[in-house]
Amino acid sequence: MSTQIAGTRVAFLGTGTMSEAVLSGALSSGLAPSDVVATVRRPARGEELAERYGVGTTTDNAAAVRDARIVVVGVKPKDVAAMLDAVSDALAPDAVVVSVAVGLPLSLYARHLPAGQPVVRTMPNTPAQVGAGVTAVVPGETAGEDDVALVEALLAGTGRTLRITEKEIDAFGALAGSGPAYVFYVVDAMAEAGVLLGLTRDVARSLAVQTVLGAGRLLDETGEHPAILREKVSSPGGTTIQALKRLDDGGVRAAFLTALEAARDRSRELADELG
Ligand SMILES: NC(=O)C1=CN([C@@H]2O[C@H](COP(=O)(O)OP(=O)(O)OC[C@H]3O[C@@H](n4cnc5c(N)ncnc54)[C@H](OP(=O)(O)O)[C@@H]3O)[C@@H](O)[C@H]2O)C=CC1
Ligand SMILES: O=C(O)[C@@H]1CCC=N1
Repeated sequence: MSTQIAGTRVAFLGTGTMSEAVLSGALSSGLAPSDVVATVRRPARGEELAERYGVGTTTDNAAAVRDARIVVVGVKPKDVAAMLDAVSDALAPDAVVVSVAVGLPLSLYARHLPAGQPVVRTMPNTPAQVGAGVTAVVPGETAGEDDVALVEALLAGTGRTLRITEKEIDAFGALAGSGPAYVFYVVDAMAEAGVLLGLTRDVARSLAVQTVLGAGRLLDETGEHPAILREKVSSPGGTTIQALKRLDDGGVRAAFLTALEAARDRSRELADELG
């Protein structure tokens, strides 16, 4: 039987955008709100999370980890080392520390945690909030198969998971971690173009969203190469090819290549600065 998350105590340290998305996905797959403690800096944020999800909240990070079997560290990369130092003495020896931070290597966690503490590095994305995320999972050397399976069970309600090597994670982050932002950018640009053509803002936005949803499902369900599906839309001498020519003239494809390289390079820089 596959590992279940129900009955596991989980602490989220720093519950902002990404932790909330993972929390929300995990609750939908059987994690009990009464088994969750989410830490915050501002009490108003704690009240918001308690009201929305029924989870326990606190500003005391060390107290939050005391009974936890999984500890998700959800602060910004620059704040991770201080967070680990603050909770290190309070961790149970079998608590699995889950990294979501971009850039930071497993070796940073090893330096700031007791020897042998299990660590799993992940790279989620925000569609986790609606069960449509994809998360990379990199088991640390100290994590056993049961620890990794438990982390995957935590992530089960957030969408797909994929085990990769630590060498691959900067590229994964540049494509999938940051990827939702590129899609939102494209949707926003398409909606704005619709407004330029005289559609109302509401109609333009909903057409752009439905088109991206439909295209995504078509890609997923047919398994066809995107270039083939693109060719099926652009008839010879038709309208779409005129639009695609303008995108090529604007260097959009090349811009995607340099954009992902820049995101990947920034992860490496963060590793050099903070790791
Ligand atoms: N956003 C994304 O799409 C993705 C993010 N990540 C990673 O997730 C991590 C978090 O990013 P994101 O969620 O965007 O950032 P957020 O700023 O939304 O979340 C960080 C949260 O941590 C809280 N916090 C900071 N210090 C403490 C503390 N000492 N005690 C308790 N809470 C604290 C912040 O509180 P306050 O609200 O008061 O600032 C904030 O709510 C990063 O490491 C990032 O690399 C990974 C993949 C995708
Ligand atoms: O932009 C960031 O730093 C984070 C990491 C991946 C997505 N968002």
